[in-house]
Amino acid sequence: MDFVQIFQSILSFAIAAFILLIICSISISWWILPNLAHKRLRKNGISGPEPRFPLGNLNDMVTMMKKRVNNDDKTLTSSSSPTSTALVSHNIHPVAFPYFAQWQKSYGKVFNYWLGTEPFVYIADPEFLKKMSRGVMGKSWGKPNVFKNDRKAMFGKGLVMVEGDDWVRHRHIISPAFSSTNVKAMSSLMKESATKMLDQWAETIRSSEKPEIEVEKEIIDNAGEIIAKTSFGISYENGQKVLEKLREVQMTLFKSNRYVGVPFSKYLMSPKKSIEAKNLGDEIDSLLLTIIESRKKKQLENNFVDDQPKDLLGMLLAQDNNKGTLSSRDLVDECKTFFFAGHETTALSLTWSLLLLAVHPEWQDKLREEIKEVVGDQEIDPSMLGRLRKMGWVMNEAMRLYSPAPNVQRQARSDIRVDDIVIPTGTNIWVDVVSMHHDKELWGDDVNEFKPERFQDDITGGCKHKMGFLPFGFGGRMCIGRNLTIMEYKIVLTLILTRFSFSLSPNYCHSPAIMLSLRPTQGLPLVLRPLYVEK
Ligand code: HEM
Repeated sequence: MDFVQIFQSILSFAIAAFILLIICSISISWWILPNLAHKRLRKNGISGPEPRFPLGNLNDMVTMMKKRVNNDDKTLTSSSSPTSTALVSHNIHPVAFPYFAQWQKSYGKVFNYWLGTEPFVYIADPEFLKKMSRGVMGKSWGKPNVFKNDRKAMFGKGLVMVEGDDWVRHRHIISPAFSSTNVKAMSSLMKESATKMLDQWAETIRSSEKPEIEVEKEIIDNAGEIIAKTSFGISYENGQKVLEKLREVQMTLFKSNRYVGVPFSKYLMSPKKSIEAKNLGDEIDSLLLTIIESRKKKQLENNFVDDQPKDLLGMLLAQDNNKGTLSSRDLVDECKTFFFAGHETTALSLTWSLLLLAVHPEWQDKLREEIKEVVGDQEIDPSMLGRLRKMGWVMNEAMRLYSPAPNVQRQARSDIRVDDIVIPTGTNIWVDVVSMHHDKELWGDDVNEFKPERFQDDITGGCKHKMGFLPFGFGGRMCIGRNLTIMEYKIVLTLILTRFSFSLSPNYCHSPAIMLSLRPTQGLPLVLRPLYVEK
């Protein structure tokens, strides 16, 4: 055997060993380790549907979803007029999550299921959630790596995704920017954008024969504009471009067919869309970086005199930070996070409220009366919002029935003990908020009825368990933007209710489904009538 042959044999052996090593590590990390975790959960008493490699339970989920859609097609869409309350059923859990509703029947409110090669513990029991959260500090909860990767273009390492000591630092620095004084300073931006939208509605109604408007899209666009203005400003150089690109990235992710949890699925199922989203994400990062760097430069030139615009970015830059500072890269991710965590959720709380008010005109009247008492002929301002109490009940009830954030996810970064059960490190956790918000055992027999008055004397709406109502999450990681949202909700809804009365269009099809968040899949067409003659 000459030297070349020996070298070739060694090389072939090395390549074969390398391939074997890759196969072994893939099997260990994708199958053996998760499988061991699954077995451990089972031994601990958390059972669930049998997973199959590499899709886990995804196939069952898709099948049950298809079956549900077919059934709906025969029932919901055959109605000639869905405008009556009877035809708009709020019992949405089996519609939005048919698989969870089905599995609950077999395995109870806590069980184990798999997204691809990722094991999840499903929780719809607030007592279990309470016990589980008790010993876990906000900083000890992780966010599932699988979602971090999937939504990288949207959140990067922003507050929603960051963990551990980094999360503590980010939350500490960002919280003051959301103080009520700062948030109040943003109210005029909200009024300005909402008034522009309503002027257009009035114009559309005036100039067309059919006074019908598809309000879901309008409200989402409006909320996008508001959040971009309040986060990083869009009247400055590149601001508008960032807003357009952020919308594009959302649409791209939204349209791509993603089997989250299945190895390489992003690139196998929708390679083009995944690459498009990544490229858009890079473009947004570089545009935001230019905005941030130019604001920092100006700040330096002005010797740190507080001349920053009064948006969230301005407040983070102007802060006297004995708490520490965020790097430009961190700020890029936070601006994206505010946009994605803040605009669709707020828009959906408004959209679902409009649906509920359209089928309950008596509540439109009650809210108009309240607005008349509190706001009168003046312009609405933040000091009045606390007195719009009934509107607060309606907001809570809408978020109970149609929670814009339908679930909360975690990943255990250490073993978590709940009574005799141990949830092993690395297990993902899926808290089904929609299920808890629609649980008869927690809310009573009228659980699926629209009754805002249940929030009259109780901030958890009479729910039998404090952790059964979680529209803004729970514990230390509760939503940082809730003051901002409540203000935007009350301002926009007040402006709508003072200008229009509305009912559901006969073209409306009630079909709530999860598309990242809980949305009316066929939009929300409303028939609007101006309450006074617009000049
Ligand atoms: C109706 C409107 C909103 C709803 C329903 C909502 C819901 C939630 C929920 C459920 C969480 C907890 C997520 C978790 O624990 O994993 C959360 C966290 C968060 N929200 Fe909101 N949100 C809304 C509006 C906003 C707005 C307007 C902003 C910002 C401008 C915002 C920014 C955030 C951020 C940054 C977090 C992460 C907090 C942390 O982990 O420390 N949200 N939100």
